[in-house]
Amino acid sequence: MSDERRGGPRQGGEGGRQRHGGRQGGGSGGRQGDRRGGSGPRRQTSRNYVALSRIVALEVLQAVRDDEAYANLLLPVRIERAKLDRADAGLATELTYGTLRRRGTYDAIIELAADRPTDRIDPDALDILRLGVHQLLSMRVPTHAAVDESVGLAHKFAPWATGFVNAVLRTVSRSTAEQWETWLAEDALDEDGRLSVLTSHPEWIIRALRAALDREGRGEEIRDLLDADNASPRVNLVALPGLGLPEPAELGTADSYSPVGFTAADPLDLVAGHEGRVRVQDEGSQLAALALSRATPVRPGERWLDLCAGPGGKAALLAAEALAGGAVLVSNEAVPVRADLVRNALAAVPSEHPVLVGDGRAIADVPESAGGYDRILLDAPCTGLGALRRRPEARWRKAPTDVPELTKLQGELVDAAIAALKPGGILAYVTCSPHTAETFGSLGGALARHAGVLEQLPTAEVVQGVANTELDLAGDPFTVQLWPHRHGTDAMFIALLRKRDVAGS
Ligand SMILES: C[S@@+](CC[C@H](N)C(=O)[O-])C[C@H]1O[C@@H](n2cnc3c(N)ncnc32)[C@H](O)[C@@H]1O
Repeated sequence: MSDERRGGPRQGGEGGRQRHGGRQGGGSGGRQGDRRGGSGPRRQTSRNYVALSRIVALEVLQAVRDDEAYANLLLPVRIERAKLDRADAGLATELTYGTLRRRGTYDAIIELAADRPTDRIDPDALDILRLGVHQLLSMRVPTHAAVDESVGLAHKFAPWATGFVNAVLRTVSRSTAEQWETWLAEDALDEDGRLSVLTSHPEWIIRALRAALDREGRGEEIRDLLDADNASPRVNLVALPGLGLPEPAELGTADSYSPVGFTAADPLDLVAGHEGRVRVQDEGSQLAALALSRATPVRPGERWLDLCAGPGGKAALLAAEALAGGAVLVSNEAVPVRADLVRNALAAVPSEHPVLVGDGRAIADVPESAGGYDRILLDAPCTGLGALRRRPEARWRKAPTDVPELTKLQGELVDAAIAALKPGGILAYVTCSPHTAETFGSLGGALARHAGVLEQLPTAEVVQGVANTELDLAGDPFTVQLWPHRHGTDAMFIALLRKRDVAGS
């Protein structure tokens, strides 16, 4: 860092660095008139009032940090408990998700503005600063509101750091987001470091994602992908087919690709009003389930298995498809509470659909598997690198060392699925990760171990046949890799395989 950029803000609010002092004061220009800075219910602290939405966001950040909480599970509970109205719930969500997603960038900015590494900043003060930087640089919150509310949070949660929080945020506020990004880029050692700090992704994830794009000859799309990971995904819905619902286009705006998917102005009202037949589900997940159910015409009496079914999103769609075609779906899940979620998800489909609780690696041994299955979905446990926009803290929790353990499990689950398939039966191997070790690596391992037994099916043709409009797919014909930046879906990987009939076909 140049001398000009050393020296950090002095306690008392003066930034001290000319280079970071470019933006004068707060609330000027387009920022004036935005009401997000100060609306909503407030709680009095020792010194002032703080909007409850910010308290909720900070408490979720603390739980993510200290208790390994999942923001997408905890935040709705905290919003409910704080009785936030729709607008404040939206603000709390944007604050929480945006701050968690952009943490890498914000930490780098805070390090510059505070002139100290983040591991030398009190964790509560650091979370307050991250929330403040998000408001200053990524939301249209007026400077005075972002700083005052952050100082108010500091009075309540980190009273020893109020002056520090005030000073750092005032320094941040004096320069634009673009100016900070220029400084971050100048400090980066190489291209991956630059992308890492600008798009808030760990470098190992950038390398993994680029490798997956490179396999398609589309490595140049990496920046678009990383940016898409930082955008809030649309709330996408599925209308379970065959259950008497209007067409997706009558319920809302039909998806581009999934024939059973749509978006709507009031998605949660629609979910609440249709007793489980309308569900929140990513469009890519819908295509993955339909790739299996529609790969070939369904023969009445077929037996299907969802091997790793929790929490049951794809199982619900498969159960509806099975009911329509006269097939039976069995679901399996290793974790009992997640098996309960599968039961809930299946409740809307009026048919018998057993839910087993157990390790999928032993599925061939359970009595329900006697006679085998005609179709199996293996939506494998994976790093989830394809759904980073939905799980905002995930990118900071995962590590490259997770990958070998997961690919080993994926291989064992594929082997179990093949053992449980009938000759001629179809396996859909699916991951919500594009990491090539988890996609082509696990798939290639299975093809090698089961040479002569497994046949790859034209997955791309099947998925294109299911889709409303043609997908821009760039891989080989036997696999489909979907992408957030290209398709607006999670980065689902789908490969269809057939177990050869040893008698000859
Ligand atoms: C990617 S998720 C499946 C998502 C699901 N198909 C859906 O659409 O809602 C993988 C699931 O596999 C479960 N799982 C992990 N290890 C397993 C195992 N050995 N046997 C069965 N299920 C397992 C996890 O608990 C998790 O619920």
